[in-house]
Amino acid sequence: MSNAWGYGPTNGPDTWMERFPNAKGLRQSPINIVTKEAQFDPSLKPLKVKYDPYNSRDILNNGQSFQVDFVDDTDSSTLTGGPICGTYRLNQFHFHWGASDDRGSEHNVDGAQFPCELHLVHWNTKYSSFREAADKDDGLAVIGVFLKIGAPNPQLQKVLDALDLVKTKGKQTTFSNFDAKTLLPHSLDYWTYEGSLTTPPLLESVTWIVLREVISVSSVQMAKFRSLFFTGEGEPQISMVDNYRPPQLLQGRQVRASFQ
Ligand SMILES: N=Nc1ccc(S(N)(=O)=O)cc1
Ligand SMILES: [Zn+2]
Repeated sequence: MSNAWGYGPTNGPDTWMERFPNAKGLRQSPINIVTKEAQFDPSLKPLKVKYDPYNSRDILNNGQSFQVDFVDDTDSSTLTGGPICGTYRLNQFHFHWGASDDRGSEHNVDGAQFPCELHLVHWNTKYSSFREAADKDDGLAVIGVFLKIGAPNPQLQKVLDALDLVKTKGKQTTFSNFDAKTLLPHSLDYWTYEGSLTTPPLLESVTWIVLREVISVSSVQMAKFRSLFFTGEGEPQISMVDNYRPPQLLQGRQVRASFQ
């Protein structure tokens, strides 16, 4: 079995540059967002999110996280406005989380980590597919949402209830009629910067849109995330935790804010 990339002591983020040279690139993600250095840009438009629950298709344990996949063959679930030009289609959403509530998010805010971070992944319809868009400078747009320990999140619970069916790598199950918009906070104020995928191949093709407002998650719900496994059925179990890349160098990039 090849030493596939992962988050363990021998295949984690510090080793990725060995096989994925993008790791040393100049627009890598995630980053630490220093709020006082994020400049308000009055030219930034409001985010326009239009998600159709009919497009949700399945939930998959891909061995690094779990993701909810969407049918993206029409413009029925899209992101427009904000810092992007044109129309981007929702392809999937997934999460990153820690082994304990003190860590887990990929982006940091003023040096602080959250226990979990949601990524809603969209691709630019000027290209024909996610795959074609994935290595273009303007190919992808990812909305990042921080989860903070508090009240149980009933919308998130619908996703967590499906995890019992995808405990191990490669497991997949139908997940229909889910409205991803119910995972977003009330305010769509955001920080934005040009970055990359946070997992190999670390392609520098992402316009990051990180929301300022958090959504809640309870500690019990966080334990549900941690009940998944990186490993496949019948293999020695390794809990799926700490599946986050630490912040990368800003390399002179400007982080803009949509709010004052
Ligand atoms: N291969 N597809 C990917 C999609 C999104 C991300 S992330 N974590 O940057 O949103 C990583 C990989
Ligand atoms: Zn992600």
